[in-house]
Amino acid sequence: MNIAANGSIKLPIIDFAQLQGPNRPEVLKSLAKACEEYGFFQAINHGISHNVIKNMIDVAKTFFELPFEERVKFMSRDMCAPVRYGTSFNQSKDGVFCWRDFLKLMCHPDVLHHWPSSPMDFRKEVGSYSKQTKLLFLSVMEAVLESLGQELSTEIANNSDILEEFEDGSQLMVVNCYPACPEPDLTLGMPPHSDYGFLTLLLQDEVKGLEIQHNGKWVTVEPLPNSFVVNVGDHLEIFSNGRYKSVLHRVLVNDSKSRISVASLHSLHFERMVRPWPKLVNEANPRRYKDTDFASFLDYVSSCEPIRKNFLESRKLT
Ligand SMILES: O=C(O)CCC(=O)C(=O)O
Ligand SMILES: [Fe+2]
Repeated sequence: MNIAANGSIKLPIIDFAQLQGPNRPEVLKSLAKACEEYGFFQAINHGISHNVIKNMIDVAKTFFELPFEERVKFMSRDMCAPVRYGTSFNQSKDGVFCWRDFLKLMCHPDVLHHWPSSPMDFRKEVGSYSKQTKLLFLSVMEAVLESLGQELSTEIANNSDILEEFEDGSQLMVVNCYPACPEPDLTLGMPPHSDYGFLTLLLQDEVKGLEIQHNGKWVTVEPLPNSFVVNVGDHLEIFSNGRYKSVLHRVLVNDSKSRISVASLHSLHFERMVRPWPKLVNEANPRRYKDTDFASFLDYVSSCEPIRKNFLESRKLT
């Protein structure tokens, strides 16, 4: 068992340097197992430099320390706004507020001029971080597709068409700040939820707080310096026809340290339909989810609280 007495979990580690070498088939098997059993893994030797990571965390901290008048300029109820600052989970819907400030940034090249220009190096540092995480996402996604197709014939398992679509896919960065909280037991940093995209690449600073649900229990993910926590999102659960699971996670706060995390959510282009990969659907394994697009997700979250896995549940074929 990978759970320590203090309730923390050792997530499976995927070494990206190994993935590029002769051990690729074995690493792909571990990747498949991690996505099936945990919905989460930690990526190490991923190729993103320590500096890029450090500068991202530093500039995020500085942004959240700006005077409120500066930050409030980016407050918006429009879920499609290229930049959105807010508090809680969804401040216009939440019955109970969460102890969190967030900044959501769409990363399409056409919208970068909407990003905050203060602090001065914000666009430069966040720009290079987002480009590098996109490249990392593409190599993780390539491995995920290969892991899903490992039992298929080489011809069927060719993934170049779908990989091209991911190059032009969506990327949303969610920069989270959880200030130290005087009453940490009375609130959460983020309620239990699953992420909507294919994969989320999460960077957390050295303060713990992230918990995932594993075998019905909440377990803490210990921060591992310079690694990324990667998790399966709803779209990958649909695409894999239920083989890889998007797992519930939440964030706890503490009374002494503030915490920063940066979640980079990746999917197909916002206008594309997500559906079970036809290669994985057959008589023995019939389609288990409806076609899903981003517009139906937005309709759903604007009509009710998007907590737990409600949205995904609504996409299941029974
Ligand atoms: O702060 C964290 O560790 C998790 C953040 C998260 O789950 C999210 O932004 O979707
Ligand atoms: Fe999340």
